[in-house]
Amino acid sequence: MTATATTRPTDTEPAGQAPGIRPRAPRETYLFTATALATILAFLLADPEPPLVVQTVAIAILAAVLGMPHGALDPLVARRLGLWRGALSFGAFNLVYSGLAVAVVALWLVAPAPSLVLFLVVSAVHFGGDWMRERSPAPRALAGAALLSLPALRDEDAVAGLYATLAGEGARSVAAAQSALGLPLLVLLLVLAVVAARRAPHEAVELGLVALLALTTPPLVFFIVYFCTLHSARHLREGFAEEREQPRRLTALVVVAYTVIPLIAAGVFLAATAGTASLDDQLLRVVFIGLAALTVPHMVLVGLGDRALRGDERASAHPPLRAARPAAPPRPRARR
Ligand SMILES: CC1=C(/C=C/C(C)=C/C=C/C(C)=C/C=C/C=C(C)/C=C/C=C(C)/C=C/C2=C(C)CCCC2(C)C)C(C)(C)CCC1
Ligand SMILES: [Fe+2]
Repeated sequence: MTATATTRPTDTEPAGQAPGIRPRAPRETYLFTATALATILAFLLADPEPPLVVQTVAIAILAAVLGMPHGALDPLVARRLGLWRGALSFGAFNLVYSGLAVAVVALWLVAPAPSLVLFLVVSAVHFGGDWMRERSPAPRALAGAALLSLPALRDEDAVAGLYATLAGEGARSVAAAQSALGLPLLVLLLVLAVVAARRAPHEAVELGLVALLALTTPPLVFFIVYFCTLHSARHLREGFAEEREQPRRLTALVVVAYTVIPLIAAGVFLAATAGTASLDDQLLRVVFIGLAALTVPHMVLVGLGDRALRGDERASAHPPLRAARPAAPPRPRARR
């Protein structure tokens, strides 16, 4: 989990650390800070502005290699949550997960613009969970909404063009709405950064850099840097830490296998639809509609994990009751 100074022991805040002690910055904070600063400087000083096709190919490769693996830990999260125990329930888990993903793609084909809006809302909640995990979901979702709206504040036309490719011309108005909300959301993000600074200074640095990166680099470049070097890196580190009792090679094997399967599906889809649109438009659709499809089951698991964790924390607030019960199974931990 990300470092929190209050309740949850984390990789960066060892169990038993006294509440109130500021957590150390986790490794991905340094990775994100270095990458974000280098990218911001490159755009401020040289403005390389790579062509859209280059950005699209880069996001496809980086999302596949660095983004996908963080969701590929989901079978292990599900096992920790007790969602499967044997071959039969493991099969059922895979079927339900894939079924949900297929349902999202079907919904996108039938109603693209509402699906895009839904994807943005769900993603705001998902990404906001990278910070302030001890707080209620509302401020976190607002941080996520700011993160996803700032690119439209910087370059509404570019975001509108991308949305139109993903969900049709009607989706351009979504970028207009995000651009209009951009300024108040930016102020809110900065307020949240100040609030976070008192407890976890590294979160304030991350939130401030997210804002700066979104306002100085093209939308896809901003998203690649945030998604790969902060969001995915954070959840991979946490996922491996939570599986530390298992052989590392087994965890790595699951991650590789479950990363490769959706990539093969994406490849088959690209081959089957070749020629129906330009390759970069097709690639953009496969990346974002594919991510939207996987986000839904991925988030359901995270939600179940969070609920289990809250229940566990409530239980530990009543030691006598807990002591009277037999030893609890290993504590499930949510990961996004
Ligand atoms: C377990 C399992 C599996 C796997 C899974 C996985 C691998 C997952 C992953 C997951 C993931 C990997 C997730 C992700 C997510 C992501 C997201 C959530 C994103 C979002 C984004 C956005 C929202 C964007 C927006 C935009 C645009 C579009 C343009 C420009 C601007 C902006 C940036 C704003 C399978 C299926 C094989 C089978 C069954 C079971
Ligand atoms: Fe995630």
